[in-house]
Amino acid sequence: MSEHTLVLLRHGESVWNEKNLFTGWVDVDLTEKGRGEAVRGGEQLRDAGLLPDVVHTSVLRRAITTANLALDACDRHWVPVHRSWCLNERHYGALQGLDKAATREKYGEDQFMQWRRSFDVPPPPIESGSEYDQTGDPRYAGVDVPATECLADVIPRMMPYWENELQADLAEGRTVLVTAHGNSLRALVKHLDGIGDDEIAGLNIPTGMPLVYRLGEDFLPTGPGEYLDPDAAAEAAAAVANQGR
Ligand SMILES: O=C(O)[C@@H](CO)OP(=O)(O)O
Repeated sequence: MSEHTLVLLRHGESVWNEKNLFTGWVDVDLTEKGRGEAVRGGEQLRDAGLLPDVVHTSVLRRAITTANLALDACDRHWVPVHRSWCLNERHYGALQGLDKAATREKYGEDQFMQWRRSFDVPPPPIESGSEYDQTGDPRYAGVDVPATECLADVIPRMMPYWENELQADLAEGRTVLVTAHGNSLRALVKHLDGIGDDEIAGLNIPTGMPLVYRLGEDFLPTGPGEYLDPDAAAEAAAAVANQGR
């Protein structure tokens, strides 16, 4: 029997998604299309009767704004909010700010896809003090800001947050909304769906589409995660997979 309800929501399209640039920890805004996606995500939650009691976001603007717009659309703008860098996108190292198609062209398909989707191959580290380095940003005071991250590096920050913060809210009977990023959510979905290190390369999370998990007492899913609009989600996930082509 399902005990807990968890909703995962990747932010809406960002300005750098639109431009096809590697983003990572760079704090870019949503596009108008992305704002519309966030509103639609909230309307879908409202229509499905899945009203969040609490929201957790990363500390990046695209996730924060998406949460605000989605919660406003389902009249839940007033729920408690928690923010953590642990939900941030993976740090994309020296690739942050680079064009995806040009990177693929320069380094070839295999290297490009290893950096994008392999479990344990991190992109080259960002140079300290360079334009898109986040060291010194006050929101990361006390945080050991990474110079790059592969998906395997996201898990040790995501899993404690899942076990200590998200499960604590779920245990209180709250419907929990997590508004985060393509790759930080891939780390959580990998755990929830028990996806292997090799198979995870095939998982792509679309922007602005609520993904709902019903969890048992043990905080494991009682069935697969379900998008509220599965056809649109499958199409949008395929578009994410094809970025850079
Ligand atoms: O650039 C990024 O930060 C991510 C998400 O937008 O891209 P990708 O899907 O290539 O991992």
